[in-house]
Amino acid sequence: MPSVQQSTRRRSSATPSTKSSLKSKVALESSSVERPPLDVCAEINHRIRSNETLRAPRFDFAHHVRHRSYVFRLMDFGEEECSTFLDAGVDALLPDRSRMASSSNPLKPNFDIRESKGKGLGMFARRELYDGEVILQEHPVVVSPYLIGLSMPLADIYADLFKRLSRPAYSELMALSKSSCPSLKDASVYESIMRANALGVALNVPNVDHAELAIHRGIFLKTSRCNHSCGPNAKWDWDMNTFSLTLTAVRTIAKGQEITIPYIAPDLPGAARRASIQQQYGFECQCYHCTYKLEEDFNHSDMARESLRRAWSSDCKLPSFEKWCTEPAYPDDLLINAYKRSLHLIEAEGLEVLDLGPGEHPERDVGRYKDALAMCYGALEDTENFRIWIARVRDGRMTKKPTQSLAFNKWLSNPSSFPVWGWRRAVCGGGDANGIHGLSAIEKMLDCI
Ligand SMILES: C[S@@+](CC[C@H](N)C(=O)[O-])C[C@H]1O[C@@H](n2cnc3c(N)ncnc32)[C@H](O)[C@@H]1O
Repeated sequence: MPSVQQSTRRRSSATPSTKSSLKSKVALESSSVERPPLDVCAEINHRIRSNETLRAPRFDFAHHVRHRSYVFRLMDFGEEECSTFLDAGVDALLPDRSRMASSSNPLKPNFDIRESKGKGLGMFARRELYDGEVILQEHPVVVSPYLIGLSMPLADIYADLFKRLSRPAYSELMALSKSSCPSLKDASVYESIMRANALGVALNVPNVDHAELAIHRGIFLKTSRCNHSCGPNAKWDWDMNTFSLTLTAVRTIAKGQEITIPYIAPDLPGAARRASIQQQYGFECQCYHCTYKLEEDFNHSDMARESLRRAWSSDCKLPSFEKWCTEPAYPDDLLINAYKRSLHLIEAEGLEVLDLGPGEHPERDVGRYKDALAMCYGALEDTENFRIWIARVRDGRMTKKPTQSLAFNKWLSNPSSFPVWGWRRAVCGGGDANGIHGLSAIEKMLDCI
């Protein structure tokens, strides 16, 4: 296995000066070209190549190891700090420090951290949170590669990574150990913290042969207190340009309700979800959807999720909004009935997190069903139903961009000003189809305003 050279002495974890420097780097390099054992390579290659998130079907661990050189770095974000251990090529591509501005959180947090029955600590809404409301933004406290191509024990690397933080940040990070993976009995406390709390964050990688995998492990001190649910009411998005995570409500969250995110794909059947949680995180899911009393409730939930998966799959035979607008042979209520059924299933199963805007799931061109229903009713010139659905769409975006409420109010008071108003009536009645493309989402209409 490649050996490791540490070119600089580690600094003491408590040295105050470590807080301020962006340039503090220590290199760890693979100095030998000796191959790792074949069985190790085969096992890792299989794991990485078959992982859909990593998107590395031709990954070769032996080459990966041979080309690695790592650097440690400590970043200062004012209130927050971040210790990174990255491939030197990835480190060089980190965004400009000025774009990684401090997170802009409200002075008064809109959540509390407290006991969550059977799950340790959890994050709870301090007041009602709206669908689409930003709950918090934060920088990671540590970031490291998903796969480290060095023969050093992981525990040593993580210990070094953690100990570069200032004492307060280090203590907060170590406090996460209480929630760490129970199944990782032989792992160090550092590995357990990484395993139980890290989220997958993508970083820019150099465009070269044997580049580092883009997905890395990032720990976020506040978001780490968010428990998993198979019907989560919040989502998190990572922005590699600002080097920060945003936690957002995906439906209304009542005051005092727990804020939850998905650790795994929530549309899988119950047994597969629980197995995946157990295998990846080592705990038994105690969420609402995994603790039904009756067998029939589990079956009902599985059938609903299967039905949604089918609606989102490429086998789904539903036409696009544009096609439906221009094709008289399709019934007027074709999309409306299908979208209402999916929306009903989404609400019943708490899967709003999967009903996101276009582009978030390119494989599903449906976008948000509420948007789609408002558009269908608008295209049919059905004033009453259009007003009902466009008001729901507006309410769901209320806190996102207040300036957009002008557009919604205009559409509500004068539906014929809605950009696709009467499109199906006009085009199917012999009108001109030009111009309909490009207006297939309310988001695009709002962008044009
Ligand atoms: C990222 S931490 C979440 C915060 C944690 N509860 C705490 O006290 O800090 C992940 C750990 O929380 C617990 N957890 C999260 N979601 C859970 C769920 N749905 N059911 C049971 N335990 C859960 C597990 O112990 C898991 O290892």
